[in-house]
Amino acid sequence: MIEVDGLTKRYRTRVAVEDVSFTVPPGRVTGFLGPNGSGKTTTMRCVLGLTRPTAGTATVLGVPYRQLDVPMRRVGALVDPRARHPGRTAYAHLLALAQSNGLPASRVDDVVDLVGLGAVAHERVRGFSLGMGQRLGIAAALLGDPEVLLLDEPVNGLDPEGIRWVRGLLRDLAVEGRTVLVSSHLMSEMEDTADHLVVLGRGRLLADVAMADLLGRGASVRVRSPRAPVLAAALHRAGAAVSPQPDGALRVDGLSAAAVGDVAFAAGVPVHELATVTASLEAAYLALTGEDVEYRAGAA
Ligand SMILES: Nc1ncnc2c1ncn2[C@@H]1O[C@H](COP(=O)(O)OP(=O)(O)OP(=O)(O)O)[C@@H](O)[C@H]1O
Repeated sequence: MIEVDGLTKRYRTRVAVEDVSFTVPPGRVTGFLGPNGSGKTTTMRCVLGLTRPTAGTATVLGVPYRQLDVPMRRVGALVDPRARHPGRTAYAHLLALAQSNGLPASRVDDVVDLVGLGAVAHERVRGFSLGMGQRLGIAAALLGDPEVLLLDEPVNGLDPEGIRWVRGLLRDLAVEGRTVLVSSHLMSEMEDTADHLVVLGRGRLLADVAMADLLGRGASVRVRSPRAPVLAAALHRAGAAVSPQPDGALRVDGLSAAAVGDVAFAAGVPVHELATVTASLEAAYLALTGEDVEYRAGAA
């Protein structure tokens, strides 16, 4: 469980996070979404005790991170994948982490296998690609077999196979009952991965919503009738917004599919097609964050 309550972080001239509250429960993957600079990393750093909040609190497993006894056994994190000695091998890097946290060396072999770095474990980190570096960062996060995981943009630099692998890994970790918070600035990376979304924009909480609800929000109804103008007029009278589609169907907003069917029946109009059309996640995300994008291509 991660709990963020009234969290605010101000830098001298900048508000990075403002009065943000949300809870991340165990057993599901929570996606932490927001455009570049919206405050995701700052929030995660506050949860991990790496950044001191200006106001509010962030706790993990009921206490501030710094009060955990052997933090690595409780909480695994990927926040700054570059924070490692480039002259060390991947194996030596993980072994040093294990030893300084009282973890058995056998865990190093376990996580090296788990993340697929077996073939390069004894090579120096300096020569690692971005994707290999991400895998190493994920290995470090998993080293203590923690019950809570915070991963900041874990698929950054991974190829499609790597992205698929991370998705599967996150789902498995959640199914095991762990708490999984994973950030991204791309909705596409959250599709098929997150069960729930916490969305930030310019440091503020924009949404804390189940993935299914977000899809439902932008939903409309598609209806086709040989007497479309009569049906459209009846739907208007029922309070719906109706827009004719190029293929002759009507798009109806503001009524459920059942209500549209009832209106058609009452108007004595035959219906040849009736369906709920969910918005794409990308469209739902853009609708949420559109006003809150700080860095926009071409912006003055
Ligand atoms: N140490 C710092 N000093 C001053 N400003 C900072 C500092 N760290 C972050 N910020 C600012 O706070 C805001 C939020 O940054 P943060 O890195 O938390 O966003 P993010 O959502 O993780 O972005 P990205 O997706 O680009 O990683 C940004 O405007 C950033 O410039």
